[in-house]
Amino acid sequence: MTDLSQFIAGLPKAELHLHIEGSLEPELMFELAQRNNVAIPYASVEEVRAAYDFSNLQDFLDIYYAGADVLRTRADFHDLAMAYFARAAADGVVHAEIMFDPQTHTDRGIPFAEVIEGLLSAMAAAEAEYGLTSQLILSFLRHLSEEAAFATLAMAEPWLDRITAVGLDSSEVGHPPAKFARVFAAAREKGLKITAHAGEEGPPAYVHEALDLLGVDRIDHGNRALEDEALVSRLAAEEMTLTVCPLSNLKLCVVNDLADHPLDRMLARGLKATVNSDDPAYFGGYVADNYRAVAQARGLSRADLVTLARNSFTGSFLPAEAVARHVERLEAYAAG
Ligand SMILES: Nc1ncnc2[nH]cnc12
Ligand SMILES: [Zn+2]
Repeated sequence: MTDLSQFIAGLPKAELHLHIEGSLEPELMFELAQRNNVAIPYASVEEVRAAYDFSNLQDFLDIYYAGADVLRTRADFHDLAMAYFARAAADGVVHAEIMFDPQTHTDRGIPFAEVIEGLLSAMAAAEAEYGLTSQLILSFLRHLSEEAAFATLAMAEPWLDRITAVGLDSSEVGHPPAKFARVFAAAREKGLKITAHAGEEGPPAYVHEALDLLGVDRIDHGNRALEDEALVSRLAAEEMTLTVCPLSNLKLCVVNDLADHPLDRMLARGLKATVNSDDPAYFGGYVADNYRAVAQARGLSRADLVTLARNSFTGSFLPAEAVARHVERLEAYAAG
């Protein structure tokens, strides 16, 4: 390992943009297919990996939703999340805010309780085993209706004390934040934090809507905000955290080359950017790989990497005392 690679692995960091279903590695997909007697359209792990060649978000989503079909029981969700936490801990992640897509499962007849109880038991186990804390973000699928999102929020009612935030993901273009303004207002009323994917493929107007109509506490991706100068100034002034995902951006053709990735321009414009893995099993790397790839492609300094890690704590949904504790440890690490 190079010095920089080692520095990145040891850098204490939070991961704020991770779809737990997107951490399903092909090996586990095969294991769960066998365990649950589910047919999958691949003959080998190599064949699965070869299928992960996407030209846009929808290409990926079609394969990602199909892959999730092997997840059937509480034990499956537990094993899925534990595999992620082990990788994250090895990457220096000390806190993770993980998204899950209940509708991907409840629409297949998997009870909400099976999904969330499996995830919650893994979260407790990860804290015991690795000292890694985590929080849950319930994400609504934006290609489905407002009514379906309301039904999902209602299903979550018995677990609301164990859910930190709601999010908005899936096919962005054609499904603007405005479609879900009332659901997010209801979620906020229930004390939940708010995040939403915006400006990944969708226009800057969707980022404006996420701010104005959803009242987001942070923005997932936000790349296309850079096309709107006034919006950039507003995001900077509001110290809005952006959960940026470099390898995802490359695999989904949001950028053509990592050498063109806007991460350092975001920092230079005063934006609170963070680095995250999104769907690491599909995009070729976990969070430290994302730091490494973008650091190399854009020539980031150690100071930039520390800023990104600091932003991951200040942009988290942790209470202020916990943020201060994490930042203090980070500064001590940075000082060597
Ligand atoms: N990058 C992404 N954008 C939108 N929806 C997603 N679901 C999982 N990953 C996603
Ligand atoms: Zn995402």
